[in-house]
Amino acid sequence: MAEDDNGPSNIRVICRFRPINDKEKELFADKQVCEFPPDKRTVIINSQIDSGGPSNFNFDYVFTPAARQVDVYNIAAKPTVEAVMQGFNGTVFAYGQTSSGKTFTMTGSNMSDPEYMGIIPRMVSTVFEKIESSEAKIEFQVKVGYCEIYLEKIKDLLDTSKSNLKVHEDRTRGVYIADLTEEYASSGEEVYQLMKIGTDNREVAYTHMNAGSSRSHSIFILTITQTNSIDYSSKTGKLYLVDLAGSEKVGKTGAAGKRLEEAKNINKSLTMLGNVITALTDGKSSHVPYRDSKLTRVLQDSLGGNSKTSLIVTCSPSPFNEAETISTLRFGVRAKSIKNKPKVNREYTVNELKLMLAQAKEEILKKDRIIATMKKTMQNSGVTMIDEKQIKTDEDEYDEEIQPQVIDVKSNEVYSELIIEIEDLQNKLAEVTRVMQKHKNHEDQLILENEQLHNNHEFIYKQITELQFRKAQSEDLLREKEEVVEKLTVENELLQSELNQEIDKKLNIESQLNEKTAELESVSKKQIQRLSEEKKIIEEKLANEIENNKQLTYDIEKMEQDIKKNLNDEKKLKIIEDSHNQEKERWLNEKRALINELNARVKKYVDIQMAIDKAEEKYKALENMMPDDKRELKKRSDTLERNLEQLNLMYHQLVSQKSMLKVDKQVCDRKIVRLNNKNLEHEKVIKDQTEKIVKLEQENESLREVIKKLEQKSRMTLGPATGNTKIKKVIRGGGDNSIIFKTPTSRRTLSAISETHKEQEEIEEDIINN
Ligand SMILES: Nc1ncnc2c1ncn2[C@@H]1O[C@H](COP(=O)(O)OP(=O)(O)OP(=O)(O)O)[C@@H](O)[C@H]1O
Repeated sequence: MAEDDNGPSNIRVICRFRPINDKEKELFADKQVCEFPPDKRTVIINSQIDSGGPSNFNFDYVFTPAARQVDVYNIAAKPTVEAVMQGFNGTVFAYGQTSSGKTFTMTGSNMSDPEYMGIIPRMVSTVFEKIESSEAKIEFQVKVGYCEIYLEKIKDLLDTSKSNLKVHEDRTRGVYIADLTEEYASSGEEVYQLMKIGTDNREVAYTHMNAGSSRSHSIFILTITQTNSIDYSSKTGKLYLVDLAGSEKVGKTGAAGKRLEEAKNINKSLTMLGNVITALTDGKSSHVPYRDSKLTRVLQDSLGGNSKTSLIVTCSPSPFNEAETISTLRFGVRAKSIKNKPKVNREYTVNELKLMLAQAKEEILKKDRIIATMKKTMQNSGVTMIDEKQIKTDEDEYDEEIQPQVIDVKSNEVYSELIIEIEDLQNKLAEVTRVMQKHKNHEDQLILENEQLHNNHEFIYKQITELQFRKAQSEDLLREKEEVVEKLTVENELLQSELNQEIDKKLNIESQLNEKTAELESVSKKQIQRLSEEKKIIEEKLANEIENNKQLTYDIEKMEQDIKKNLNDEKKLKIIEDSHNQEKERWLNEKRALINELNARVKKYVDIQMAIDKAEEKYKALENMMPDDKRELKKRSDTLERNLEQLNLMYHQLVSQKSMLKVDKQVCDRKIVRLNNKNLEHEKVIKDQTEKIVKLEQENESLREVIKKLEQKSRMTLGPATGNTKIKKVIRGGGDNSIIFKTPTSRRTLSAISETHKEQEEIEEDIINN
């Protein structure tokens, strides 16, 4: 058997029992219904319900509740991931009642703890370890997809906006989920990140049986493509890691409302899964109802198709769940007899295809010779051979009369073998034809991409022209701005010097003014001070005189009173009167003199006051006269300052605009240089591609010739046996007869396509960045 095809293989079924949980302990203490014989392949159930005695269930491996996560991984899943790394499809899925340990087994209770991490993180590690230890010439691509089936809808867990994905099928990809988000990952860490995103988006709920019960079937998909960078052969392995939602008895889980709806749906899809398994294993069913549920449709290749599949059935050891455990074990036993047909998903190299063609040609020649010999032998022994022309290729026109002769020929054992071999050859030819067609499609794609490249080239060229135009515009603008800046700079300098002169003048005047003010102030201050002192003295004297006067008036009044009192003594009085009059006269004279003096002094005071007022007025006039000059000067200098400020502002703005324009210009220049370089590269790629296409077309022409000849030969060889419908069916099944071959695409072309892709992506990225 070829390395690529290990022939049909059974699904591996592994059974795992989890430890008894608290609830079960409460109800049944440590009692267990299961027993584990030392062969590690059998579990014996000592039924508590059924008195029919113990029942044995056999699996590929049985794990006891004490099993460690790492052991479960090594036995149940590692062989599958290893097969995926060889280009096979692989599936590991967990089935069991709710709370039996499916998620614990698939994901683990702690993804970062090596003791508790489950199968998925371990598989991811193995994938990247294998990548690391593989040869340098092998290039890998790892893609991650994650979805769940919830209430019969496929929801993308990496992009929750996609909530109802469809399942498609084609000859090359098999069954697949269309439009599922697939993210590239280059390390285990990146895959864990994606797993975390997806897990956070899952439908999980609390039930009486499990605090974090999965309400959906989750499917984690890893696609690993490896390409040999020397001969360009490639292999793609797809790994499906499925954590099914648990079957549950509604009464036990306490489901109601939304939970009840979910439970019904889960149970229904698990029943459909059971039906598919029954149809695959009972040997009676001609139809497998994959399309009855989304789950079975998605798992179509994993169950009876192109996949190496491991099923892990998870169970509870407690009598509390005995019925569910037995049902799970029965499911596992049935699944064990499913036969899958895994094969390596590989792409042939041109050399391999050429080799296959050469082998086919050789085989056909060999058969031709055998047929010729046989014909001769038969003719010699009297058997009438059918003339090739007599045989009609149309099945409906099958000639009943020649049937006995054909039967005669058929009865010949060697001839039958020959037919089988020719059939085989036909299959190979169909395969080669199919691959050729695929290559032709690649070539068409290449041409299309080339056109796209041309379009991109034109687009870039347009962009360059536009940028050059913009650059010229910016340069003009820059020039204009520079001229304006220069003009303004000159004006500014002129104004600056004018302003400096004005400032000097202003300073001069200000200092003169200050001097004069100081002078005037000192003179006026001295005068005022002196006058004030004199005024003070006069005021004091005046106050004294007034006081004296008051005293005198008082005395006179007193004397008059005394005189009046002494009127009786006229003489005395007369004398007194005379003396009094004299005295009075003297006093009056004195008083008059004093009053005159006082008046003179008051006059002098008034004169002084007037002089002061005059001086003050003069000073004020001087002061008024001075601020006018000052104000005018200030006004002028303020205007000049404002002008200067504005000019400065304008100057700075222009300078910054100029530097910005300079930066713009530099950026434009750089862009143009970069785009010109890209453009040159681009033109070179287009030229290379065109040359490659021409070369490929030549290659294709010669291969087409070979195929034509081969087909002619094959038709000629098969001529006598075309009455056999089996051969026709094979040709029809291939469906490639009507296909017109154009040019086969070599591996090198495929790599050129991917290179072109890369370049195109780089150019696009550049355009976006620019
Ligand atoms: N082998 C085990 N060892 C220790 N604990 C386990 C084991 N298996 C399961 N458990 C624990 O049992 C509980 C239920 O397990 P888990 O969630 O994996 O069940 P499930 O089958 O995925 O349930 P559901 O179908 O409801 O999602 C969890 O707390 C888990 O940690």
